[in-house]
Amino acid sequence: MKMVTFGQLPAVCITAPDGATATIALYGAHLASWTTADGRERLFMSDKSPRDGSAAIRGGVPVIFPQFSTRGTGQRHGVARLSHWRVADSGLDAGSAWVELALTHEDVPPTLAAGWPHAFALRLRFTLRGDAIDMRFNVRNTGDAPFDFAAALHTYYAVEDFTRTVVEGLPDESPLYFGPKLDNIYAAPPTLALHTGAGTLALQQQGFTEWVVWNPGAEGAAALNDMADDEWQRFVCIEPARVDKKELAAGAEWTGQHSIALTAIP
Ligand SMILES: O=P(O)(O)OC[C@H]1O[C@H](O)[C@H](O)[C@@H](O)[C@@H]1O
Repeated sequence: MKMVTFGQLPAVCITAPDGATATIALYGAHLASWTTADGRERLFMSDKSPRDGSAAIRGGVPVIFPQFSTRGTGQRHGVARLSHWRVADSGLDAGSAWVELALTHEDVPPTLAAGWPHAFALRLRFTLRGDAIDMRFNVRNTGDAPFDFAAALHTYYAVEDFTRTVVEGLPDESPLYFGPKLDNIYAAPPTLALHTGAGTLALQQQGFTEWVVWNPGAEGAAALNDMADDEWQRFVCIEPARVDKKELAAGAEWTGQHSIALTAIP
């Protein structure tokens, strides 16, 4: 593991034995880049994304916790993507490289913490193994009362050919092609296939309950000040999610896993 920067933000970079890399900004424990062994970037990052901690990063994998979008009275998409995490541990062996980041309620800026005043500990471990990356997200209730939370790993995939990008495996909508604005929530089959024009990715989740599929379309992108007008055709978001808040008892923990594996190169 080595310390690098993402814009003005401190970040860590891990490199797997096969040459795959992952760069994670400590701000948000935000996976900003994942390159497979062939050197190809697999995630989208907006050219106009903030990279100074003034606002959430636009692209990569924002960590959504403890609220999804505006489904609640708290911060939109929660506080995790707006807080500075710490590096807890890292490792390297013959087949994989990993790093784990941590955040507790004490690390959350007070103005954000006020909207959801609960004691928690988050751990997010990124593991590179072969042409795959695993994300293991663990939430622990460290307080003495139950709380409700939602979570998601809001993955922005880079696509080579937007009109030919297709997702297979979603209930009632398989195959799913992209075009106009899309913002759908699906009950989660554990595995999807995403064809990006630069390969096929197998997306897997465990512990979450839904897949959210989002692309803002031309009009939506134009309304976002952290996305260039033509960038909507460069990505699709497919997010393992626990959209609705569900209870976590005092002292209990929950784990959600997301794995992305490159299964075919064109
Ligand atoms: O603009 P953001 O706060 O990052 O949210 C981006 C998008 O996230 C999710 O995919 C939601 O389903 C969308 O409704 C939302 O527009």
